[in-house]
Amino acid sequence: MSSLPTIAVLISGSGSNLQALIDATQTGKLRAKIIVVCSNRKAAYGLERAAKAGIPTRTFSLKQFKDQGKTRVDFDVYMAKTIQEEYNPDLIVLAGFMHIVSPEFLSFFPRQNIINLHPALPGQFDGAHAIERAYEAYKQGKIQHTGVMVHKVIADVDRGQVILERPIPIEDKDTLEDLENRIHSIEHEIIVEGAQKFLDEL
Ligand SMILES: Nc1nc2c(c(=O)[nH]1)N[C@@H](CN(C=O)c1ccc(C(=O)N[C@@H](CCC(=O)O)C(=O)O)cc1)CN2
Ligand SMILES: NCC(=O)N[C@@H]1O[C@H](COP(=O)([O-])[O-])[C@@H](O)[C@H]1O
Repeated sequence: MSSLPTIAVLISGSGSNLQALIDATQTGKLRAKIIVVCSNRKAAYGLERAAKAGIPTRTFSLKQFKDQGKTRVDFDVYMAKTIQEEYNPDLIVLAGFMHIVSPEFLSFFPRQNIINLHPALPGQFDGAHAIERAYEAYKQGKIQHTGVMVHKVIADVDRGQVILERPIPIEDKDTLEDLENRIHSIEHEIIVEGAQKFLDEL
């Protein structure tokens, strides 16, 4: 019996997208095994989600590195080296991982097997706070809709090859919370579909 492909998930917060991945591996919708969940925030609730699912967790603190006089690149190299040498996953999924990884981090993964979920369409609102920025742009009449995408991770933030994207409507009566809820529900689908699509194309 062939073993399942392995996934490392990187998080920073609540982990609702991690939970979607966990649930999908349990129902068989995602034919893979999550072998580790890493967070750059020790208080991330997603770590509890992983523990409840029996998945090993690791935390990496940039502040600890800086307190020891080390650099952001030292932190990235340590994190990448740990993931690669201790777990060697077939796929790394950034699921709300709020840290821009350096070229040094990416150099540990020459197969470009890192994907990211981003709550915007390609080239629209790269970086953090994308949902709020899309909402403001809609209110200013600059856009008619927004979307979410799963893309490969390269040094240029949110500019990697798009694996899946999905448009998401915005309505005049929407509050920011309405839009966030609509986006999050689609995120939970597309992160699973995007991970499976990547693995199917390995
Ligand atoms: N080199 C890359 N790193 C990351 C990518 C990427 O495509 N290339 N995707 C991001 C995820 N992301 C948006 O999807 C994103 C996350 C965080 C930030 C950001 O500004 N982070 C700040 C810290 C913010 C905080 O701590 O709250 C930082 O890293 O200094 C921008 C975009 C994941 N990384
Ligand atoms: N630039 C990436 C980014 O902004 N990602 C955002 O972080 C959230 C993580 O939620 P979660 O911790 O509940 O999965 C996601 O909803 C996503 O919109």
